Amino acid sequence: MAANADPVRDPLLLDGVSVAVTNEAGDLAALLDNVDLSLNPGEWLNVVGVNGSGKTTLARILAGLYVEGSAGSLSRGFAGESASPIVLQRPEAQLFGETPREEVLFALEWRQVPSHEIAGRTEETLRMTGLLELADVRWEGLSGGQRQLAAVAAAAACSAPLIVFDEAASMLDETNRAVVLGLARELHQQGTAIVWVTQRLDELMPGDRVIAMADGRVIYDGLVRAFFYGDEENPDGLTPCESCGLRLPYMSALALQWKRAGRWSGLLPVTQQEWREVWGNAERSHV
Ligand SMILES: Nc1ncnc2c1ncn2[C@@H]1O[C@H](COP(=O)(O)OP(=O)(O)OP(=O)(O)O)[C@@H](O)[C@H]1O
Repeated sequence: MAANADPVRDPLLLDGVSVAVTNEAGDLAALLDNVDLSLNPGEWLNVVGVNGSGKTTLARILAGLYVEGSAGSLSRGFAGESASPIVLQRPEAQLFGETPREEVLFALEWRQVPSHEIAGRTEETLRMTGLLELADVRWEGLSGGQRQLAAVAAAAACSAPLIVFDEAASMLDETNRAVVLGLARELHQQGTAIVWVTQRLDELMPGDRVIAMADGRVIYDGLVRAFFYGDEENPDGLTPCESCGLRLPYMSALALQWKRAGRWSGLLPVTQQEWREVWGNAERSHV
């Protein structure tokens, strides 16, 4: 290692990472195919792609979990040598304790947080995730959304430099989805790097980085607005999102349709706020 190297600032790097497994027919199948990727400290990275494109396999590699059949080079950089917390789609698949408080306690103990810090950090994390009043309720007395919040709390408790959310909001109703996404955004604001795997493109923010997976390869790596709309000067070409076989959120698809039909020349919207502006302008000009 160079004398001035600082692992806390180094990116997490994947260089030519592939994952091959033998499928039921006895053939070799590539779950990941020669993936190069760099993730910086504190970055927010969305991972999208159709079913079976390799998102979960990539998420597990990024989290530092063992993945059978993997080859290539992985350098964990700022994320450190131990595995990063990962929040899965179904909380049942990852809860160890009997209550939210136990879940957070276990997470802190497992990460070897000094014992004199554990009570305070547990309290703080339960408060941040809105679980303080439910801290000692057993799982059977909590909703799916509340259990998922407990999984997020356990992931957040340890102040890890990277947290991976693998479709963590996909089983939740709109209210709980917004809460989980909001918590992830809050952790990101506090400096945590976040990998957010999702099939819901309306969860993406215009300035976010997004990678799109297809057949185990990264086929797009860039900003969300360009992913949705491609070259806005040439709206008739397939956008990267369309090329990946993903459907734009309804409002964005409508705006693109208007642009292609020559009925709209302004900014193509990504956020609700931008959409409200488009809608207001459209009404004023009777689109
Ligand atoms: N251990 C395994 N052995 C064989 N095939 C596997 C294994 N793990 C995953 N697969 C297959 O590899 C492909 C990629 O899986 P992966 O879960 O990474 O994709 P995904 O994009 O996350 O899919 P989804 O959106 O459906 O969760 C899928 O077709 C999956 O069925």
